Amino acid sequence: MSLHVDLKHRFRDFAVDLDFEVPEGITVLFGRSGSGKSTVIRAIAGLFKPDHARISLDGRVLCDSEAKLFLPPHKRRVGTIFQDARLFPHLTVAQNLDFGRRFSRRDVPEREVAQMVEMLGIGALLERRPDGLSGGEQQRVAIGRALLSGAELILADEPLAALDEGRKAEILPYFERLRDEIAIPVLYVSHSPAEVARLATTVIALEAGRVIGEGAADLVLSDPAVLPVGTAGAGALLRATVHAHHADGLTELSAGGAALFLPHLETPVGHPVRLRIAAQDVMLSLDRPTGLSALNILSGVVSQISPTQGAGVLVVLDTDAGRVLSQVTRRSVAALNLREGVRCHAVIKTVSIARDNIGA
Ligand SMILES: Nc1ncnc2c1ncn2[C@@H]1O[C@H](COP(=O)(O)OP(=O)(O)OP(=O)(O)O)[C@@H](O)[C@H]1O
Repeated sequence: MSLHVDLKHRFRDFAVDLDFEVPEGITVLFGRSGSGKSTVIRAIAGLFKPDHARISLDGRVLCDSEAKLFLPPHKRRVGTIFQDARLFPHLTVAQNLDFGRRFSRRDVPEREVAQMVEMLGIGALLERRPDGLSGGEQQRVAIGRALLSGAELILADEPLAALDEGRKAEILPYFERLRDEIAIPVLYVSHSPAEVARLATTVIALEAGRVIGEGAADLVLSDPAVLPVGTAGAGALLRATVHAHHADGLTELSAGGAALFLPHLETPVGHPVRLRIAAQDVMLSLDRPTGLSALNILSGVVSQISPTQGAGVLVVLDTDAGRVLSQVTRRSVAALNLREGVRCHAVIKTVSIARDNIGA
């Protein structure tokens, strides 16, 4: 199942011109405020008629301006999740789910509803009404309702933006399950680099209505041309597996054969984790440092050096664990004589890998 979007539209002061593919998994649309993310979501949902568009979902055409075909929103089989869950306030959770289920073009068996309820952890909420639920709980019900309605694509427009940090942490694992257990594409709008690193399988980066980067999340997120460089947003995504839990409270991860140590994680041995390592938390050294309290040292080769605003430079280092970014000063680059092809070491302080940035 995949979505194909070819879209051109001009508002008075703004134009979008893009062509991209959304595969299964979570594809994050990432870009500054005003780059066109919501416009793309609204075009796919059928909330406005674009000047030129061809949008198809696994070959099923939702919109084709040449052929003058424009399916109305309720015929698109697209589930939308916005900042506010938009549940029916007078219905219980069970009735809200049932509403979605009746929308489906096929009979959804009870067993499937029970599985969905279990996946989203909303079994204890079924008889409650939305106004008695937390924002995160409401969002989980909204996801369930969208999936039970037979949606073949989920559009999530900043679904966590209205939630506080605690509620975000509560709902992120459910989006991870959605990504890993349900074989439909999810197009997810976010501003948050940590959220992107944690959830995205694919990233599409937008700027001024155009795609400036597209592909596997770890590659796009470590591309200096795409990142909001010079901000706290720059950081790499590494994939690792849990290798061991040590008696001194540290968890050892293995990433491409390289070892990384973190404060204890609950994740069992053998399970995958994603790490986001902020560029500002990575120092560089030509020689492998010794006598240092930092436990995580990755050896690699400099593949790119990009200036950022002010005195900063972003160094891209290709290591066995994956691509790591380091934010250093121009002075350090000169002092170490760093150039493309130079071998050096990235030093990552154990504590700098924030728990919020760790996902399954
Ligand atoms: N109906 C409209 N009429 C005129 N201009 C519009 C309309 N809808 C959007 N725009 C303009 O298109 C641009 C992109 O808006 P859009 O909401 O798609 O951006 P965004 O990336 O989702 O931003 P944010 O992250 O702030 O939500 C903005 O400059 C906006 O003013």
